[in-house]
Amino acid sequence: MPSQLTAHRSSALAGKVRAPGDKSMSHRSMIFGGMAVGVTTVEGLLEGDDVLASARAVEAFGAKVERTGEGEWRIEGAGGFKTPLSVIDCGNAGTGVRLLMGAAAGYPLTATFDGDASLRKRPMKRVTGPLADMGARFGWLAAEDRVPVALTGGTLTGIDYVQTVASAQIKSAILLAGLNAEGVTTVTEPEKSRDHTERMLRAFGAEVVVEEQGEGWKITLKGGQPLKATHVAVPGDPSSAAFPLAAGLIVPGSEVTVEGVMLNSLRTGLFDTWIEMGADLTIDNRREAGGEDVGDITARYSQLKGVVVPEERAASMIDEYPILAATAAFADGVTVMRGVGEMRVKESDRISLMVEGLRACGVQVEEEPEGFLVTGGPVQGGATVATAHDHRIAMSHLILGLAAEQPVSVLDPEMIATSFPGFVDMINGLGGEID
Ligand SMILES: O=C(O)C1=C[C@@H](OP(=O)(O)O)[C@@H](O)[C@H](O)C1
Ligand SMILES: C=C(OP(=O)(O)O)C(=O)O
Repeated sequence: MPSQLTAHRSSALAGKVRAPGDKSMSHRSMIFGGMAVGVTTVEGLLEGDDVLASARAVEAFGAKVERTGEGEWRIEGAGGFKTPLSVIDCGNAGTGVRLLMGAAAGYPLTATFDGDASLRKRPMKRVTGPLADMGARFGWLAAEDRVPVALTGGTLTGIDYVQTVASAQIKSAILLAGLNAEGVTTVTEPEKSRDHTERMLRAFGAEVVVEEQGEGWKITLKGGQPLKATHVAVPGDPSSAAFPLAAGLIVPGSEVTVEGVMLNSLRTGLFDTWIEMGADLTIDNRREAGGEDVGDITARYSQLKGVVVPEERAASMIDEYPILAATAAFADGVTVMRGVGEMRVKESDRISLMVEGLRACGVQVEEEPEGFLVTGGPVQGGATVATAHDHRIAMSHLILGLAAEQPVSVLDPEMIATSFPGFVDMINGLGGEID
């Protein structure tokens, strides 16, 4: 991939495309398959760099992993992890490193986890803290709260953990450790976060009890439950589908359909928000695939209007605020995005990167500690934007550039391959101009 990509003002985009496999479910299928006894088969796997790092990790932990076709993988789990011979390099993936630490913590092994420059800046105590309370030991090798970190796993005791942030990564790490802990593990979350771990653990034969608790859930599982290999069909990723759909909404005259998009309500907050903004977004052919609701989503060019995004919706669209902000730049009026402090601890500080990038493109933006406000209008563009190793910052600005007056360039676009390797070809195939 070149060292920068440029999006040019494009004429109407049109066509039907298929969303790449869901990244959250792809990581989980690899990790659970690696922990299970027997052969797990996966179809529709996202073959992005983040997931491939998880595949290499479970191989290093003792599973046999084989690609059998496009998006088709076979994972022969050893029924447990063993000490790997090399450092577990999770690349750019927060999901990969946090879930793998939880999974590995319950086995008698030692392992060192590391990642790229972006991952080395992200907080890890949110996961190592509760895992240490369960009995795992961690040693920071460079800086506290950051990878590289050394884990000594072993005999764990179940805990009753109350999360302060709605994070599926924290919840999942504790539940995976709980599978191999003595006694019962309970996780309570302040708000509902994506539930792919709970659903997929059941598909792998584990008993998981989920109860409503306040605005969130209380999830309970008993330790000593071996996972049984299964088949996983991964549906399309709504977080990736958001990019071609956004292009459809902001480039005049466009009509773009993305097929096979997962419609789990804990992932679709962006689509609800766009509809409130006046987007012509329709969902057809609703069906079930891989234990999830899926559908085909069509976005037609729409004059959007600014809205206040309800703060309680944040968890269901946390990765989508960058692309929401890009579309809000073309809306009439102000879009208010608050209660999204978690955006600051993703692959980059996504609030400040979006504020900088949009401002460089001539958009009026206001930054707050836990949010930002975008005032829409004609978007000038004509800027080169830093992306700080963040795929979603890169893709959001490229989509913006398709409808801006002047071209928009992004630096270091190679990170797009972590979640959406076919992004440029897909957008150009629909009639967009990115080079
Ligand atoms: O569990 C997951 O698959 C994910 C959870 C979210 O992170 P947090 O758990 O940190 O909110 C999300 O941002 C990430 O892209 C994927
Ligand atoms: C935050 C993201 O992923 P992760 O936390 O796995 O790096 C993302 O894909 O937007």
